[in-house]
Amino acid sequence: MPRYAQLVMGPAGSGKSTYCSTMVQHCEEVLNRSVQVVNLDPAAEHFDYSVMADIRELIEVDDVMEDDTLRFGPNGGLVFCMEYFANNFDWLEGCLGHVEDDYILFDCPGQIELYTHLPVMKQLVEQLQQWEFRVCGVFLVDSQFMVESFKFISGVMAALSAMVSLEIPQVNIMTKMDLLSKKAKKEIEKYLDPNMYSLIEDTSSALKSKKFKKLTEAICGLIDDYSMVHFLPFDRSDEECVNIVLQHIDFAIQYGEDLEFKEPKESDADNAPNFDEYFQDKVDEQDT
Ligand SMILES: Nc1nc2c(ncn2[C@@H]2O[C@H](COP(=O)(O)OP(=O)(O)OP(=O)(O)O)[C@@H](O)[C@H]2O)c(=O)[nH]1
Ligand SMILES: [Mg+2]
Repeated sequence: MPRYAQLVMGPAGSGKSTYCSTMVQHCEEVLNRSVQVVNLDPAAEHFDYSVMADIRELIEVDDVMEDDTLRFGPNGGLVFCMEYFANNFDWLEGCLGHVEDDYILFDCPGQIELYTHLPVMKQLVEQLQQWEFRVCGVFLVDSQFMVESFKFISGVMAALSAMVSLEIPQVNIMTKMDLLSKKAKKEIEKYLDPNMYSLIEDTSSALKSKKFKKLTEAICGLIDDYSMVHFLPFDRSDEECVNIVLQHIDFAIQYGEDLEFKEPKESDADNAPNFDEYFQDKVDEQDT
């Protein structure tokens, strides 16, 4: 039986830890499903979910920074911790055990270089796959920063680079939708499933330099050629919205394909629309 994992990634403060705790709560309280979380951020201070494993038991950024021989700052310290982690995957194996059919969220750190060019996340994915995990990347970006096309393009590039370097299915999510005004929500709709060529038109009036304009066009063209980057809105206060995101991820890793098929409840069958009658009504309406 396979095991399932979500690798929750994204820039600093994009809402990764909040996403994990929202998902755990949703799965337990609404769906009656068991989901575990592993904290992979060696600089994490607090999070409001209970952890199955915590990288800080293996190594902590503060200890690395205080080490007189290493003398790292916060970012170098984090990279050192993640490389140390990659050399000690047996620690993670010990924590995860060999439970079949388990579903684990990995709450990753926010340093963007981990998803663009450092090898550690790719090594983690390969290791998880060896342990029979089906892994889905979940890339979070903060909707607050996505309301302008330039910021949006850079968010898309970050998501795309994680997608290309990890080579796993990836679901991109726009977080903190609950903070947007109605007007901003309407405005952001065009960014969820973006047409990069119309975005170029939006931005081109703001670009004075011809070379910069050409570069922007080339980047937008590249994103459009992949046509793989679109975003799902995530509003943690909206149960339906959380459910849709989870369904997309479950589908990407084929969660549930080995579970028993559930018969629809009787009451559902009673309430199911009778399509023949519906279409008959429509025909009647047209006739009159
Ligand atoms: N209103 C609202 N606030 C959110 C949401 N998600 C995150 N936040 C807030 O944004 C801040 C950062 O959220 P975190 O979940 O810690 O973000 P993170 O990506 O784990 O941050 P790092 O681990 O530091 O990279 C916190 O103050 C959260 O309360 C959301 O969906 N809605
Ligand atoms: Mg966090």
